[in-house]
Amino acid sequence: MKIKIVNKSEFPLPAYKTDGSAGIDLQANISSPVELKPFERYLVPTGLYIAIPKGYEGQIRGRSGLALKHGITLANGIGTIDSDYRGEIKVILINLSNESFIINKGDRIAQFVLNKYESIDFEEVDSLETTNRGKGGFGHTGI
Ligand SMILES: O=c1ccn([C@H]2C[C@H](O)[C@@H](COP(=O)(O)OP(=O)(O)OP(=O)(O)O)O2)c(=O)[nH]1
Ligand SMILES: [Mg+2]
Repeated sequence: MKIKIVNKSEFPLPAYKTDGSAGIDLQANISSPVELKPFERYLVPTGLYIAIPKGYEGQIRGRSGLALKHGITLANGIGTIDSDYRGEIKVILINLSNESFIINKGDRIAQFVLNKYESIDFEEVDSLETTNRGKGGFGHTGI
């Protein structure tokens, strides 16, 4: 997969940390530290531009250690990187804690997972086939 890296003398080719890792860690490609105050958001550049093949998407996901220890997560839940996107991949971090968090240059702030997806071909109808569940949802089977 083609990738362009900004400032590549300081930022190596992203790589899986272990054989079975689903995600590749994304580093903060920033020149100086950024303070993320409680409940603030910050759009963190990764310096990465990736040409994802058609039929695939990139997912930006948080890192569990940062979420557990510092309340650092993604404001958009999971970021979606479209296969036709040619801009820089960025991470929308949010600090859900009561303490400031410092993002340093090179910190691994999120992870990137590649997924296949299906495109929907809608067929518009007036009613849908019935099922046992029907309209039941939102805990109707019990908690
Ligand atoms: O966490 C993210 C989410 C998105 N993007 C980039 C890649 C993606 O292909 C593009 C658009 O993302 P999305 O569709 O989630 O945003 P939108 O608000 O719907 O913008 P658009 O109207 O450009 O699709 O922004 C990122 O770099 N990081
Ligand atoms: Mg969109």
